[in-house]
Amino acid sequence: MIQVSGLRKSYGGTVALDGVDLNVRQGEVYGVVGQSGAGKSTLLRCVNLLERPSAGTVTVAGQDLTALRGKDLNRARQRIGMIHQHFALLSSRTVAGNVSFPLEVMGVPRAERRRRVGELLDLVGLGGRGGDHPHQLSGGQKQRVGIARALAGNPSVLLSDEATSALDPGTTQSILALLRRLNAELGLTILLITHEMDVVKSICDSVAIMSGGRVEESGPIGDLIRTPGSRLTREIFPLPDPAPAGSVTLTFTGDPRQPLVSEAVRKFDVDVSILGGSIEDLAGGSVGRLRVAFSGEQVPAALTYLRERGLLVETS
Ligand SMILES: Nc1ncnc2c1ncn2[C@@H]1O[C@H](COP(=O)(O)OP(=O)(O)OP(=O)(O)O)[C@@H](O)[C@H]1O
Repeated sequence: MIQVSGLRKSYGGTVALDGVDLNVRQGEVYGVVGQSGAGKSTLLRCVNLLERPSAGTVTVAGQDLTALRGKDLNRARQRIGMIHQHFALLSSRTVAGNVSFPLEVMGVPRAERRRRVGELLDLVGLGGRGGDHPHQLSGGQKQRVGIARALAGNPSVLLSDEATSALDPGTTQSILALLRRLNAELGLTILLITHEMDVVKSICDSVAIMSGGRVEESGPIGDLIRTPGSRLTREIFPLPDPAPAGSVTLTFTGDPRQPLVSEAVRKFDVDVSILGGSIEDLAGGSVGRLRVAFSGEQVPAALTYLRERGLLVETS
């Protein structure tokens, strides 16, 4: 749905994007994570051409946005909604007036606007609040208004610029749940940038990790978790790095109650000490990471047994 290819952006001598490729599939929630200055916001602004990239192409729903200008670009942009960290609401307008704004710009007639605004406010759980002003709302409610406004033009893609960074943890979860529901019910493709790994864990299907204007690794979370040395895995499951010599790090997906390690211990007569680990619920299911030290004559056979049962086994 979104293809970014060879994207570069420089501001004077500062290289913000240094050749970024991204492939966001239709209907997925795709997270871009990275530390401050990694280039995330620049990437998002280039995806809807708020900033024109120095080089590279951005294709959304089959249309090369970098080839468009003027009215054609504006029309294409209407199919891309955007939500912001600080909501960007007009304080002088009511909630309904904020949601109505893009419809006015599009020239939608008044009666149709009224119907659509009512529908959008119901969709985000703010039915009946259309007459309020932004200052009467909580942060989470303001973001719901931002989401309703972003959906006004029936976009196929929603871009989210740190949409939950200004919210407390409970409100963050409710906004993420709303985004997940909209993704499922409307088939909306969501590209979000965040510096919070919890956001990735909660709703992302795929992720790109950025650093210094480049993508370090990217792809579906399940694939990255199964890739040896994955930085995503290390960030989601922090364990002391580097791993102590002689230790083994096991990463497993699927039912965490399967007693694979104890089976290996019994079968191969090895001992095991647990050095650390945790289990996380990711969008695709449970994933666990365990660091252990095995001892005994048949350790190599035990490790082969675990590999054959689908565990990622990394030795140090
Ligand atoms: N308009 C601009 N003018 C000059 N330099 C810029 C501009 N926008 C971004 N940069 C620079 O580009 C680099 C990437 O910035 P960007 O804001 O995209 O990173 P980020 O990952 O979104 O960081 P943050 O989470 O802090 O917003 C930084 O070095 C930044 O200073």
